[in-house]
Amino acid sequence: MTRIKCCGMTRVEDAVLAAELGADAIGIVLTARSKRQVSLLQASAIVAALPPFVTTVALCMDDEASFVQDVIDTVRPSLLQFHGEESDEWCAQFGHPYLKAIAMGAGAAALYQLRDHPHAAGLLLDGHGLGEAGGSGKAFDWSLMPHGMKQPLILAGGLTSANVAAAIRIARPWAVDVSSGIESAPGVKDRVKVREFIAAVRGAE
Ligand SMILES: O=C(O)c1ccccc1NCC(=O)[C@H](O)[C@H](O)COP(=O)(O)O
Repeated sequence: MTRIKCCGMTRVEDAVLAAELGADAIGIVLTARSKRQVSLLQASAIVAALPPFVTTVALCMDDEASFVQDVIDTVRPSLLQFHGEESDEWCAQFGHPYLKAIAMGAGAAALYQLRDHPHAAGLLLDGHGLGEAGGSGKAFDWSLMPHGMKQPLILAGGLTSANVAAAIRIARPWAVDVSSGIESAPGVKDRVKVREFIAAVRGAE
């Protein structure tokens, strides 16, 4: 079964709804690089409102180590997600499980990065280019998704209810991640789009 991460939550009610509709993971963006940035307080409220067995993922992007430590201590997410140019050693210093985003904007040339993060709990292949923020709605060529890697691979970038079934068929990811494809405005999730996205993933299986 393809797992589903709904990312870029800024409102408690959106996160709770997505979990009720079947999302396996909820992403919260802490970095100032995002138009979906929430405060430590808002992020903690979202985490506290979610039921057990829903994974919470706190996103940072080339942030200071002290800030990342504050996120861990205050928000207490299940996982971190590093979305910038952080090295494996840098990400691993916190001793907290994390996903590492891989910027696939350069196409096949970007695949070299996959071997650089052995300590990551999973790799999130996203459509953005190196140095660019996520949540861009940009897709990459799904046929580039590698197979046979030890780490779970999460497909992200430009997914919507209209294209996610094709993406799953082509890329065969362990999980899919969506943000702008389920929004009515940045950080505001649309109930109908969330429902349709999750139904489309389930329908693809
Ligand atoms: O969502 C953001 O605003 C964001 C900003 C900076 C770093 C990462 C960010 N999001 C990361 C995600 O995991 C998104 O869900 C992923 O990029 C997919 O977004 P979308 O293409 O909009 O579905």
